[in-house]
Amino acid sequence: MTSHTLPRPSRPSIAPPTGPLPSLPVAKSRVSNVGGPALRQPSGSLLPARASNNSRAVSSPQRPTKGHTNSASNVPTIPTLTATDSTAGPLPPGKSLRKTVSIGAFPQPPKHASRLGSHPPSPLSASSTPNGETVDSRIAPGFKPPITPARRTSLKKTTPRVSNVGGRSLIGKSPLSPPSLLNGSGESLAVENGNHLTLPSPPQSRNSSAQGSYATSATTFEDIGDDDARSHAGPHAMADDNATQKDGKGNVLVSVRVRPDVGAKDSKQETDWEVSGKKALISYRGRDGGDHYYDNVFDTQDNNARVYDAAAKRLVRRVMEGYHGTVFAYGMTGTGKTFSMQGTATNPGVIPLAITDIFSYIRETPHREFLLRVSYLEIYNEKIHDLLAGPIVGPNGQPGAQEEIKLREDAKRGVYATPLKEEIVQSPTQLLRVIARGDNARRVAGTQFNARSSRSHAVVQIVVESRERGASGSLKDSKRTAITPGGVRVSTLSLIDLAGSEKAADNKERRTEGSHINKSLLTLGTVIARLSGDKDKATSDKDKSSKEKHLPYRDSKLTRLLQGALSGGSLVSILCTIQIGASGSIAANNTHIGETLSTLKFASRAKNNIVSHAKKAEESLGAGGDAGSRALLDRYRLEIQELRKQLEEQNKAKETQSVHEEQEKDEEEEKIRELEDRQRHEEQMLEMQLARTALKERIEHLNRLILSSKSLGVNNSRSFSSMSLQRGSTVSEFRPMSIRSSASHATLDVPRRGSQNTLSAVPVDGDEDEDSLGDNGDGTASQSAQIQSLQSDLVDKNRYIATLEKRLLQARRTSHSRVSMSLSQKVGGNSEEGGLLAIIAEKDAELSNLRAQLEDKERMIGALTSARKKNEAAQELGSDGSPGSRRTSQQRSEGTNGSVLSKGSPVTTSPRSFSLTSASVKPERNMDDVTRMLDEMISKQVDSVRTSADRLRRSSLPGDASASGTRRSSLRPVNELISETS
Ligand SMILES: Nc1ncnc2c1ncn2[C@@H]1O[C@H](COP(=O)(O)OP(=O)(O)OP(=O)(O)O)[C@@H](O)[C@H]1O
Repeated sequence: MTSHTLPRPSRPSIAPPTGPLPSLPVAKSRVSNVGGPALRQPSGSLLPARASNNSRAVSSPQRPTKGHTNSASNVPTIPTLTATDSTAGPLPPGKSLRKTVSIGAFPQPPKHASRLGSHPPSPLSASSTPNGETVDSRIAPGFKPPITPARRTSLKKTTPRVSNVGGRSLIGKSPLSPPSLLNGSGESLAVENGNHLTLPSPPQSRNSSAQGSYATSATTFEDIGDDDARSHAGPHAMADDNATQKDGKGNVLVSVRVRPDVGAKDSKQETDWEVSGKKALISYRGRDGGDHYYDNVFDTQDNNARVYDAAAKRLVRRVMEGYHGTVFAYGMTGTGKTFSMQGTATNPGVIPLAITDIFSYIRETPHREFLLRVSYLEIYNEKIHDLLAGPIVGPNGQPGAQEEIKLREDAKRGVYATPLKEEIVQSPTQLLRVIARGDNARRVAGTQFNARSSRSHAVVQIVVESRERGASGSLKDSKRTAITPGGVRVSTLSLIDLAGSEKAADNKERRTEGSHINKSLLTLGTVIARLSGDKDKATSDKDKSSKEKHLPYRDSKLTRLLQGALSGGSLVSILCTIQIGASGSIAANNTHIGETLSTLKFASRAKNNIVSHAKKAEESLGAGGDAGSRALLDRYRLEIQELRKQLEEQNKAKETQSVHEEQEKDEEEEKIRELEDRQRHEEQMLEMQLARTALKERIEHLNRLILSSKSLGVNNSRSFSSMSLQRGSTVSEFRPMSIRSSASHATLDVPRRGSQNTLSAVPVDGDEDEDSLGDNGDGTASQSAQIQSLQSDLVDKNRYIATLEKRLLQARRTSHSRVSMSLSQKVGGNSEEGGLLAIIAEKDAELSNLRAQLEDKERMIGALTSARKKNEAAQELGSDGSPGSRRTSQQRSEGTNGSVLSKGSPVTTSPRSFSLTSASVKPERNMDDVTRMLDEMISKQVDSVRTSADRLRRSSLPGDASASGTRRSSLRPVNELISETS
């Protein structure tokens, strides 16, 4: 015999778990040959073996992990296994390959994937990718795992075993036998020690039934990888292939597991039985006995990991690739169905191990994205219950009845239960937790054979949706382009723990349950038996419908639910559990044997009759159909797209809004600026207006003043002759005149009249009519009018002062606000502030000047009053008609004139030059002085106002040409005024 190096899927370094996963029991590391083709290598040929860290990590919150201790746990030491020499292999005989798993960890995607050089694709390593490529995802090229002593010590079994998956011995079989989806490519060759290889036999080599008949395990080929393998299989294999392709049976695995029974170990019953895992044979030598061959036979020594590897692992991977798969455990009550499916904390069963593999596959397949959802139902007394729905609370707080779950069928999904809660799961822990929750809700009760017997059929359904990631394939890119258009593939893994068949029940409830259980199991048996009857018939489409009619799927919920799997749409793995020998009465023993034989017959029928044409699920693009029928991944993709669109729209709206807000802000600022400008302009206009009004008033007043002086002079000159004129005139009738002309006129006119017409009462020119003042033409009237005028002048002055004060106040306020505004904006604002302060100071000075003038006026009024008194006294003296009185009159006239002049004199800026005793020429000069002084004063006023306005303009509009234009225009009235006054 030549030695072989078995290809072993290498589990690359196990990365630490992403989440806190509880540690889990370690499965025995082995390479199982699940129905794979026999592999025979030339002596010395080496195929890479699986890495020793081919570990299985299952995390379950309910199942504390206990790993098998192994000194070589962390060493990737996979022995090179030989198939020839039972003694000289690298593993000592009787040692099974065990290893310690890094608990809670999951395998990472392989770093290297290659074919095995010139070797044909190994059933162990060849794995069909979703794209149909055959890749070795586990073995690094040229990898030769060292064999370490530690590894050898980990081999446990003393009896060399061959797991004859497919019921065939490897001897004499080609290693390149055609693979099938489940047992064809033989991904997991079972190697229990170094002495034997467990390789799948060619289909025709297997023929087993309860009746001793021998059925052929056919093989179908669905993927390129398998086709590829087949092309290397030689003519014989190809011939087989042609036959089996038609048959399409290689997608069904039937395994039988024998439960250990310590109590009946040495009983006679046990000696009637022969269980050979190596031959995949169970023989019973008693009544109705015979040899029964299956795809796998697991003896009492085999643990759950071994069962999973051989019976379910490949199916699970196929489900991940897009096939539907169904695993169910069938057997008499208490024979280990639940034990096999669920397992224990230290010995996890098919369900937790499948979950581990599902997530391992996802990690190993970065080019696809997955979505997993799980549902869990039970069929109890022919009613379906949702095990994930949780307790239903009625309106009165009492537990309510669950909504009835019905089975429906559609072309896409086949038969399905609805309404059923489906939970989306993202981690093994989460998935295990969901299933554990369902387990707790499941109905169990004590029976004669099982203290905790499942009283219902329990169905875990894991729906796997997957889609190709972005075309670039790189993880980084695919993350970015996660939502690329592409078909979604939906496949379902159904893991079913059937209730146990039983013949005896000791109470009514159990009997009722039992009758339902038995009925459904009977229907299942009937369907499978009839499948056998149909298999020889031509299965044209016409016949197909008639065939479905007579297959009693609808007779029970169980068969209805399994319809898809049993009618060929799914890969199927059936695990039948039996127990050999049972302690108790002979009757019980006989019952037990009868049940066991019945189970074996069921298994044989299933193996022979069920034909699976399972195909990879089509990739649906999700565009058609109603939303409910679409794959969730599609729905999510659409939802994501929709949400993204909404987000983009919102972003756009936000951007537009912010632009609008900015515009509005700008507009608002512009408006504020305009408003400020307008306010400033109005302020200036007001100031100008005030200045103008004040000046006008001043001019009027001064006009009046001058005219009063003139009229005083006229009156004085006429004092001797005006008696006859009798012309009424009041101060208020004075016509406003040009200051200069009227002043000069008055200045020139009065003395002339005074000198030339001293005694003449005849007016010289018409002006006199206008200029004359006083009803009586006497000095008293004109003086009192003058006093009146001066008083009104005083009032004017006061008003003017008030106006100036108001302006001053405003100017101060404006300058304050401008200073505070410009302080923050401008450097060197101090000079401007200084300018404003200077204006204020100037205004103050102007004010005090005006006050001084006012005082002068008052003094003048006083002087005039005294002059009047003197006049009156003179009048009294002159009333006698004496020459003296004429002279006195003359003198009075002079005195009056003098008083006028003396009055005019204080109006000038120098009241100190005032003299009542001046000659008649003097008043003339004094009038000139008064006129000049008034001119000066007015021009000073005008200059002052102009300067103030200029300063204000400069201070309020620094560097703003357009605004300064506005200001300039606002100053125009002042200029006009200036020109007017000048
Ligand atoms: N292979 C095995 N190794 C060790 N113990 C086992 C094995 N199979 C079953 N058992 C034990 O036998 C008992 C019954 O097993 P289990 O409940 O799995 O039977 P079952 O077929 O599911 O029965 P039922 O149909 O009544 O639910 C359990 O205590 C279980 O631990």
